[in-house]
Amino acid sequence: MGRDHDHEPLFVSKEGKVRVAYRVFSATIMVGICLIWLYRIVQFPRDGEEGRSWAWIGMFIAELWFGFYWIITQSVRWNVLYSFPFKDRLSQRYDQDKLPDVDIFVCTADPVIEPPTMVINTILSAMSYNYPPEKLSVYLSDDGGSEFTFYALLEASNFSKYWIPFCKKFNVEQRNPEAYFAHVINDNADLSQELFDIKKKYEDMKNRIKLAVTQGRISKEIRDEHKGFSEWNDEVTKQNHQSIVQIIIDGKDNINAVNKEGCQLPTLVYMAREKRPGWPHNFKAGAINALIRVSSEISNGSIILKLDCDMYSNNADAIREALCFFMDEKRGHEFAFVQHPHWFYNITKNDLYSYYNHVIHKLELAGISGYDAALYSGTGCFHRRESLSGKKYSKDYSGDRDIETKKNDQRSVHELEEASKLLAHCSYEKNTQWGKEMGLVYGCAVEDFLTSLTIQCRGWKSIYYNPERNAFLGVAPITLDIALVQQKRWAEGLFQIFFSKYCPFIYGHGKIRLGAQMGYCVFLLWAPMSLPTLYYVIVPPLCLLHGISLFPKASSLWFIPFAYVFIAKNVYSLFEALSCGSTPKIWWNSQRMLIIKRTTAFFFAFINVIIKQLGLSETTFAITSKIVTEDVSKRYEQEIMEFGSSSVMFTILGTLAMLNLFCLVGATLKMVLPDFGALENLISQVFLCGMMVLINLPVYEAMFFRKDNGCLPFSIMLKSIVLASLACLMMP
Ligand SMILES: O=c1ccn([C@@H]2O[C@H](COP(=O)(O)OP(=O)(O)O[C@H]3O[C@H](CO)[C@@H](O)[C@H](O)[C@H]3O)[C@@H](O)[C@H]2O)c(=O)[nH]1
Ligand SMILES: [Mn+2]
Repeated sequence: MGRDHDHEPLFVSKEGKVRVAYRVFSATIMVGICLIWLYRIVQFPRDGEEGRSWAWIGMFIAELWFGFYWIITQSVRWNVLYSFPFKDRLSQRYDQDKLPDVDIFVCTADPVIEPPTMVINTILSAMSYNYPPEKLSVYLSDDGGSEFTFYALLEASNFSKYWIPFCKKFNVEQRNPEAYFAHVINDNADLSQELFDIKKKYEDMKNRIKLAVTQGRISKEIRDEHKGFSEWNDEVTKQNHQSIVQIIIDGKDNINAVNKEGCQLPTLVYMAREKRPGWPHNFKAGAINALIRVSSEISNGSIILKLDCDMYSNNADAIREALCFFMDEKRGHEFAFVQHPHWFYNITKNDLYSYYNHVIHKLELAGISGYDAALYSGTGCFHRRESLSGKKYSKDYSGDRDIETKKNDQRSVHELEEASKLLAHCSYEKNTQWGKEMGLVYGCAVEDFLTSLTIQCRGWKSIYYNPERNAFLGVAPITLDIALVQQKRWAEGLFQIFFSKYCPFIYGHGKIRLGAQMGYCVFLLWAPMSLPTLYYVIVPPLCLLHGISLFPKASSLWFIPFAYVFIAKNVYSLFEALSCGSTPKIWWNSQRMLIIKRTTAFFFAFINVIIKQLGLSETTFAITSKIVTEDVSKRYEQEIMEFGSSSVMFTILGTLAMLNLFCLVGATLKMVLPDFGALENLISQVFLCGMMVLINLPVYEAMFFRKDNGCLPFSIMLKSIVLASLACLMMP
């Protein structure tokens, strides 16, 4: 490991390109914002304008709020840093046997909405990394406690004996079989026969799993083949079962754990932690903590990769790249984790629901990394095991010397399984630091951000890495309903952190940099941003309808800051999106989603946090569904927004859309009346209202013109019209 002659770092970090120009530009916006605030103060409505002055105060509060949030969002644009590893240097400097053991955790929670075939595709992609298999262990945590998932994993372990050598022989880039077979172009004569064979094996396996699932039982022949099935008897349910740990492939076994070419296979373990009624299981965080303990017994890899069951590995070299950060001689020991962005493979061309959010993933998250405080976001993240054990970072620390390798462990598979089961008992964590100081932190639906903050406050640094070839790809929701439920859970969990003792400004004070504290708040404050947004899409249109002006006249000098801030901010936002790889259409969709999210999901999240603060409800976790019907996915391909359900969120959405339409049309008609406010006074409101109408075009379409199953239900249309009309009439 020629330390002395290798001075070249294993990674470099580079500043974002337009830093200085951006700082100047953002200063001009700040001036504009201050002038807007000043306008609200000096131009306060005179006495006798009762209704107008209340609306005015609201505008002022909303603008203060928008302004402060804008200041917060500057933190992640101020200091953008991109990092690049050199995996060839790593290979030159470290022999195979000097590389650390790596444990990969995959978690699943429900065999119906997270189909076993999808889960094992993720597992197979993780098993076939370009990494010494004897140093690799893959763990599946099954919170669904399902024998179908277990069966699928057994099938995957068999299939891996063919799949891994196939991938390595043909240097397959895409190691998720489903994705590979869907896209493979066969231009290699050598490949033909083997491709045919392996594809057939895969299809057969898939059919066997499908058959078992549709029959709703595992046949006797299959059950007899593996002793593991004996764990499932009539009493086992998802919420009530003993702990199950099965080492399906024991990587230390050089005789049985080999693929068809005689090469070693990685270790493969199935775990369903014990669940008992009355014992909180702490959702994903609980599952990961159980895995941390179980894996420490079996393989104890010093690096842990965490994956959701729907997020597969898309780059066989990702482990080596991540190691460049951890093993860099100068700075590597400082890093607790390396987070990759969440990219998705099922995004349509114009990213209808704004999941492939380029600005968040290419800019904002890299922006926080600029303060050495990249956010851990649950999946696609490599962790240093030590940083999850509650240990504080200290300057003297110089790598994972203390991690005990399990290579020479002489215990049998059975002994290991029995020892591990104890660690997965639901009472194991009682009176321990698990969920507080150790492992992932409990009590929040976004355990990832919270854990990330606590790790950084213990002195560790973290890094964000977005490689050219995406390292991981997941599944994004494909209906608005599912998307909004997910966004609500996030916004709620995030805001809950802000409200708790973990508020970054307090908890992080003196421990992480101010930029990082603000960077966290860009996300933690999603939920309260719903209030000024709702105000802005309700009050100015209503005032417009009644001829009440809330903005300066177009001919006034005060008009300039408003126009400047609005135009400059939006033009810049478009420019930013384009420079991150978006198209104008994607940007437009993202603006629509932003309004939709803020006025519905984030608003409910806000309300829920307040209710929780009052002690009226507890943390829940609605698992995001990963399945849809053919009908729905066809519309998704065509980028037709999917409503279809009568969620209250849609009532709000519909009401706001109708309200803006009524106000715009009403005001336009009234413009001809002599005593109505002049267009010059109302131009800003006409513009705002017009923008809302444009943004909401798909909503009107779903309400009035579409006949498919994804349209807005009649009841929602009715409620929206009634509510919007009432609002228009109620205002004096
Ligand atoms: O009780 C539970 C609930 C969930 N999960 C697993 O957690 C993962 C994430 O759940 P999902 O329903 O897909 O939530 P998402 O909103 O897609 O998850 C995002 O947001 C979470 C925080 O809210 C992060 O933990 C995730 O990594 C991130 O992908 C999935 O693999 C689930 O199987 C469990 O293991 N046990
Ligand atoms: Mn998910």
